[in-house]
Amino acid sequence: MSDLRLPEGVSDCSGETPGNVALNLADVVAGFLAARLREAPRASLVVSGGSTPLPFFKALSGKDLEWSRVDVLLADERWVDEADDASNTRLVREHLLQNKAASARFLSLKQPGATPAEGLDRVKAELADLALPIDVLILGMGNDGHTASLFPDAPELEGAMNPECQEIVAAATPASQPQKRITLTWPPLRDARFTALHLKGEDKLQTLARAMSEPDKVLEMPIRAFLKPGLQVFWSP
Ligand SMILES: O=C(O)[C@H](O)[C@@H](O)[C@H](O)[C@H](O)COP(=O)(O)O
Repeated sequence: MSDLRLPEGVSDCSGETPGNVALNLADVVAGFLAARLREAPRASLVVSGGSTPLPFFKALSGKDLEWSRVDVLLADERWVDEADDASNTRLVREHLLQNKAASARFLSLKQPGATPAEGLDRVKAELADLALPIDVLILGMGNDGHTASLFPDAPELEGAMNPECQEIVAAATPASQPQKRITLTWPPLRDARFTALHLKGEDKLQTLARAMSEPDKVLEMPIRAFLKPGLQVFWSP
């Protein structure tokens, strides 16, 4: 990761290429899920959308796990139908829930409702028997410092980032984004047993450096709230 010094306790799991990083991340995640399944009846995997995860999804989909005992869900979703190219649900169904991973249980953040706010109760019902804490969380990051759909310009951000927030999901309506969003809130994301930050490109490295420069201003760059001991950063050029 060039010469970027990560915060104390944050691991650098960078690689030479997006493909190598994806394969390594898939190995690490499969190992963690398998270990959890030896201790618990089910395991949970929360993934992010966007473009970075695709080779990781493909590599993970082929891993030999008891996928029928794995709950897969998104950390956030654009409030669009699956037919829409912007749908993260479609991305997960087409690239992760294939091959061996096809038997995983997918919990969808996109439920009927004209807006995320209207659909919130149905989403909460969908997540009602999701065992917390989350076992494995894969986060991405935008160059504005957002992660999941915790956007700096979302009016709902302060509530979703509140350590006392009792809701597992929240609507997000950042003016910077073309679609309304729904997102897991900070507390369930914060408490994940294993968190990986999956990044690609020099621009993301510069954004990470900017995030690290003022770690306490989390509402300006929500990714800052995750740069804590235990985080593993999987970056490639
Ligand atoms: O729905 C989304 O957009 C994602 O959940 C979001 O948080 C994503 O992880 C970042 O925007 C990075 O996206 P890229 O991988 O495309 O850079």
